Amino acid sequence: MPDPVTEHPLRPYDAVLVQSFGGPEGPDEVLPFLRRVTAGRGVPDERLVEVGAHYERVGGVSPLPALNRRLVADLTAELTARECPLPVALGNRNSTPFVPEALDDLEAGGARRVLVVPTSAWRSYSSCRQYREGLAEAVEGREGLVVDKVRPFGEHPGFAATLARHTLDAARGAVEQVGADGVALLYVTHSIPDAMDETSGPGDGDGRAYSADQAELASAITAEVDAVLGTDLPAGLAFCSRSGSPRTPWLEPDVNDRLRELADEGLRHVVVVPIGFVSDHMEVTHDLDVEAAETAAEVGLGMTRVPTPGADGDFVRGLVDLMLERAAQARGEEPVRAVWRDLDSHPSVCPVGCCPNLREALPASCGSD
Ligand SMILES: CC1=C(CCC(=O)O)c2cc3nc(cc4[nH]c(cc5[nH]c(cc1n2)c(C)c5CCC(=O)O)c(CCC(=O)O)c4C)C(CCC(=O)O)=C3C
Ligand SMILES: [Fe+2]
Repeated sequence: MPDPVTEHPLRPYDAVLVQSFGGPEGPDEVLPFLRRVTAGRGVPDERLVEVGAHYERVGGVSPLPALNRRLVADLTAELTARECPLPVALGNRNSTPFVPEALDDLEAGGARRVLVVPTSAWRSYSSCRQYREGLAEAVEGREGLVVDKVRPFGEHPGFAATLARHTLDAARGAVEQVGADGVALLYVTHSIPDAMDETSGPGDGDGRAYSADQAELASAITAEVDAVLGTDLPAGLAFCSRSGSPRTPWLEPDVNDRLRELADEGLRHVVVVPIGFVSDHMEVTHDLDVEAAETAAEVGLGMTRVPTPGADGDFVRGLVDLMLERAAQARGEEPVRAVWRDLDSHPSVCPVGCCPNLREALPASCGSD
């Protein structure tokens, strides 16, 4: 009879780490959180005060930690349903429970080989390698503990098809309301410094993996919406949550500027698609639902904000599919790498020089360098 513990479909892994950005959960945690996020990163004080005020509006409680606890519960339930009841822990970059605390817990339960699922879909230093650096630091000195991660998953059906389904629903509603001539799709992701985008993706690649991958998914979703609704909706990519020094170039256009232009062009309703985000954290609930919504109202545009995939059952099932794919790779098999439509998948082991740290070379786990 097969041993249910060693024969489960996620073998050789014996535990799962959900790795996230983190967020404050009370007024006293806001400043320490912001200091941790921005330490040595050249974010001006004015910006910290401004972002601190966003957290104050909601009592110092970021929505992200609770959403992550829900994701951990959903993944645990889905893994149990698939007969791999492994422990799942949450570890953050910038708030407790930090990654080392999560690994302590998993190790105390006997974990030796941990599969990491980041709550971040796209390739760049900030959204991928920085998490890998956090893993390397946390694993250092833990004899015999190995961590692997799932591949970047923006193109995986669990993320992409879920976002496409939500976008189609919103676009259908908008077209019914104001007619196809009045509707535009505006995909929004987190702005990053131009230099970080230019160097994103493999070291021997063309760079711009961050913005190019998201632009490709945006085109594929727009094509799907147009095909189903019989429309030819104007669509584009815009950026939110710019930080850093005003003198450093970051990805543009800003979502608010783009909304003003769309109003000038005669559009009446904009469907805002949060393509860069897994769940409804502050970039979504403040920067889009408060700030962008205010801009839209100011210029007389209707706005629908499409739900993020994070809490959707298809997304959770997709993540588990992706974990099973990674486990099969770790066992030396060559599983099919599911992608949505004709998008490209990216390697599970990040190639040499992928999404480099432009300040200092630090060790990073889950890559070939
Ligand atoms: C690409 C990207 C993602 C998406 C991928 C991923 O999820 O990782 C993301 C997510 C998040 N960013 C978050 C919060 C913040 N990000 C900041 C600053 C920065 N973000 C950057 C990039 C990204 N950030 C960058 C290049 C900076 C400049 C400083 C630096 O080079 O690191 C700052 C400092 C203040 C400011 O906004 O200027 C804060 C407070 C939260 C938590 C929200 C909550 O609490 O609900 C989440 C999920
Ligand atoms: Fe951020």
